[in-house]
Amino acid sequence: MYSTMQWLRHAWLPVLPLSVLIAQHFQWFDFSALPMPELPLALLGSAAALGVFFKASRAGVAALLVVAAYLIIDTLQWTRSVAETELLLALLGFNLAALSWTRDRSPLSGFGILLVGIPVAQVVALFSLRECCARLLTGELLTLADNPVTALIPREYSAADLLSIGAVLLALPAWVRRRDQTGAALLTCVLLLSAGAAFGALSEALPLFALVIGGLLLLLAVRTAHELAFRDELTGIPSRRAYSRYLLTLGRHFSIAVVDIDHFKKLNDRHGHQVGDQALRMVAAQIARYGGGPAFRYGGEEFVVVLPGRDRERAQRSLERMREKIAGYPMRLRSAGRSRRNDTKARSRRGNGGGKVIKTTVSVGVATSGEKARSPDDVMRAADRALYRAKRGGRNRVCAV
Ligand SMILES: Nc1nc2c(ncn2[C@@H]2O[C@H](COP(=O)(O)OP(=O)(O)OP(=O)(O)O)[C@@H](O)[C@H]2O)c(=O)[nH]1
Repeated sequence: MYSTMQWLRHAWLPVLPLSVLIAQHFQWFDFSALPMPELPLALLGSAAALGVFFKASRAGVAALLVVAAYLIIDTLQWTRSVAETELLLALLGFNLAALSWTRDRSPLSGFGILLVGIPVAQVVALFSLRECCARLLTGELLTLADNPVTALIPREYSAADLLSIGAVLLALPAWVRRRDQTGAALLTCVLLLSAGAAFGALSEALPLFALVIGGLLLLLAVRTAHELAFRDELTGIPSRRAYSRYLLTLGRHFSIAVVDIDHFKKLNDRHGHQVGDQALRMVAAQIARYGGGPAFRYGGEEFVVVLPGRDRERAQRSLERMREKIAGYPMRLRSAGRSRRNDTKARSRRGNGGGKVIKTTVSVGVATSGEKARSPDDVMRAADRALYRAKRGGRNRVCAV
């Protein structure tokens, strides 16, 4: 189930361009005063470069495509009419939507080159055909039937309008299916281009749109780099490096809990590493949800929860609740026995896990800052000692010092 917090993690993507456009509209800040021709290109170029560094083909190629469209329309002025400009921008929106269905690879791989090659071929075809098929490419394709709804739409559909609608219809399910940040950013870009085209503002305000999309893609690239550095890949929660950074922000009063999965080696041996990974993801999600403070994967099957400003009793209460939630969570195995062993026993286990339900428990040691332990390191050492007691005391329990 996709939690509200995960949805909110993407909320900054549409909010960012919207706030720029609102600021421009109400003239709170005049973006036309910025060094316009260079700034969008600088943002887009940086986003493309980061996309290459971080093997993020979707953000990198998207930035390159917007750069190309911007150069063709604004710098080189190759398009001869507003209709041609609109068609090129609609094609850009459609390509961004198609990009959101692909997976991230290196933009310098064969796949990345193909992703750039297809739009290049489209542009070459567009410019080669414009002499003979201008009306077909940019002209009216379909006149809307006369009814109250279509009366609100002031003009007939053109190829650009159809492409814009198609782009939104293509990008939306890609994001709903994957619900990832890059998909959300590409959908935002597509919506921006389509809305700009629908209000007839896109071709005149192209530098502003390029600036907003450039800023969005650059932030996406920086965010991707940040996630790579500070998020644990397997569980999706912040990593040990994020924990070290977080400690720098701590005040004087805090509790630290060390959470360790019980008999995890046995679980791995019995059901295979894939099931072990599934258990790690489940436990991480429960700790992040019920731990009562920021949760981090410290390493292996060990997690840390920091409870800033809490006294020991309150910390213990929320950790006790978290422990109960984990112990009661029925984990349905997706596939069992992916162990590397290939004997008959191991082979017979493979594929038998689907549907089987197992439960796992955690032991927790918690310590609070005070006279004896002032620094996070001291508190962590005390929490480790408490964890040792919890393990020795029979596991599946919370011990405090
Ligand atoms: N599947 C999987 N296993 C991991 C990962 N990281 C560490 N492990 C395994 O975690 C196990 C840790 O086992 P131990 O430290 O012996 O602890 P334990 O079996 O949980 O025993 P107790 O802590 O005493 O209850 C080892 O078998 C590691 O291989 C991981 O990312 N995925």
